[in-house]
Amino acid sequence: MTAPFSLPDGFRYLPGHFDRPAQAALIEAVIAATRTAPFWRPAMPRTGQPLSVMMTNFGPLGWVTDKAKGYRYESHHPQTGQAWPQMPLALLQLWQDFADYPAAPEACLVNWYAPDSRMGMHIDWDEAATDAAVLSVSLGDKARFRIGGPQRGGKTGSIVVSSGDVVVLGGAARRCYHGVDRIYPGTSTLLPPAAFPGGGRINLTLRRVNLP
Ligand SMILES: O=C(O)CCC(=O)C(=O)O
Ligand SMILES: [Fe+2]
Repeated sequence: MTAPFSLPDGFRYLPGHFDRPAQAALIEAVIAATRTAPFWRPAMPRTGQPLSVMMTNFGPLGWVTDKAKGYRYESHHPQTGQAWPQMPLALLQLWQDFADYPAAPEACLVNWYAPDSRMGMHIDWDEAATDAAVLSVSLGDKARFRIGGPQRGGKTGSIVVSSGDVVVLGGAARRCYHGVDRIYPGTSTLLPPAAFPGGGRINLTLRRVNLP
């Protein structure tokens, strides 16, 4: 018999942390941000294969990737050349409340998952501040979030995350593989179709990039 998967230390799940009005305010902030920082589809390093999700960012830094230069943080949008929009106060507050870190977050990656989008198992490695948690906010359709251990291919477990839920990847969990297996289309009415054709899910991840 194999042992059941046990969640890594530093993994926290806060279901329903943001109520519906707070979720709607965050989505409005994403929509406002896309006026100067439109969603774009980044490409994998070397192969140039497009990612399954569309992305944009809030904050002084944004996570980007392309064929030539690979994964990194940049202060400007790769297509418009404009600085990323400011992080919403509600996200700075979330960081204050749950990051347990003596400096502000520098980046908030915004992922837009279409109903058929996924995110392969990975560890977020591009931050020098490896001691800072990553805080993740789910908005829109439900998704199956998978978490494993520090080694690729190890045991994993999954939870279904819903709109308004927050996941904290701190401590050991910060260095654990995680990904999104699937989206459950049509399980939320939060995303306005005019701004998000086809619907789907928005995920926000708050990160400290540089050591304070
Ligand atoms: O969408 C999610 O819940 C996870 C996103 C993620 O792991 C990432 O952006 O690095
Ligand atoms: Fe991640």
